[in-house]
Amino acid sequence: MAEFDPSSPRRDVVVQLNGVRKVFNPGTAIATEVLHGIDLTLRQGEFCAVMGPSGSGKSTLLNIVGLLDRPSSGGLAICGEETAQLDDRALTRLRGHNIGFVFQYHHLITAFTALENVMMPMLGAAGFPNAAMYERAQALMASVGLSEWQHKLAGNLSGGQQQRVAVARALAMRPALLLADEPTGNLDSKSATAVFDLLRRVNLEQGTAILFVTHNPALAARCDRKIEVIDGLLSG
Ligand SMILES: Nc1ncnc2c1ncn2[C@@H]1O[C@H](COP(=O)(O)OP(=O)(O)OP(=O)(O)O)[C@@H](O)[C@H]1O
Repeated sequence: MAEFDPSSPRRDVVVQLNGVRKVFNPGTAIATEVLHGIDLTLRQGEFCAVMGPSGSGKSTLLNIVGLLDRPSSGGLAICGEETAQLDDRALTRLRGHNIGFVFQYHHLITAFTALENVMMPMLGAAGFPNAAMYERAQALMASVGLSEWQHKLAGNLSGGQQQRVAVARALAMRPALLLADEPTGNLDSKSATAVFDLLRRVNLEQGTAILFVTHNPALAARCDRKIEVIDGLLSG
């Protein structure tokens, strides 16, 4: 196997999609082709807005990039690793090591504290709690500006605070890639700006590549780059 070489040009490509198509219910009367051949390169540290009309295929694209769904055809590599031949277990490992998710709904466990929620991915990976995990979760809560809320139940936080906890949880495993599917969609404009500012800071300070689905043109304009999904094809 090739030695790890951080200077290799492929290492800085976090997402590479080549001609990705997605057909739901293939071979049936209700077969629907949603993505028609997507090419996309996302490099380390790029913050890319994903826009496009409702139903155009943005979430389908993010689910494929996030290894939650498989393309019907075409190539997908995450951090230089081709995914086509990987089984579910290998995909889960690749996802766990490299990708964090933030969705429109926070998906926190509301009966757990904010800190416990942030510890969850680390606990899942290690299998048992330890002090380093606890300290990292505390540092993440501080970095999202919520130290004083860390021992509160997640269900008792405001929508904006819950989404910032969701960002902290997504960063727990130090992912190279953050997939954010309308993370500000349910928030008032002040909270939406706070969550966006947080993502921007993470991107600049840690070099995390971000795909950020949004219907908000003002936020998209603050990203490095904007792509548009229109009827299952990319423009921009
Ligand atoms: N599992 C599925 N089975 C069949 N069709 C699906 C499935 N998932 C999504 N679709 C269809 O794929 C199309 C694209 O959906 P998708 O959720 O990717 O759009 P979107 O651009 O994210 O929309 P929105 O902005 O409203 O969230 C829609 O027509 C949707 O009905």
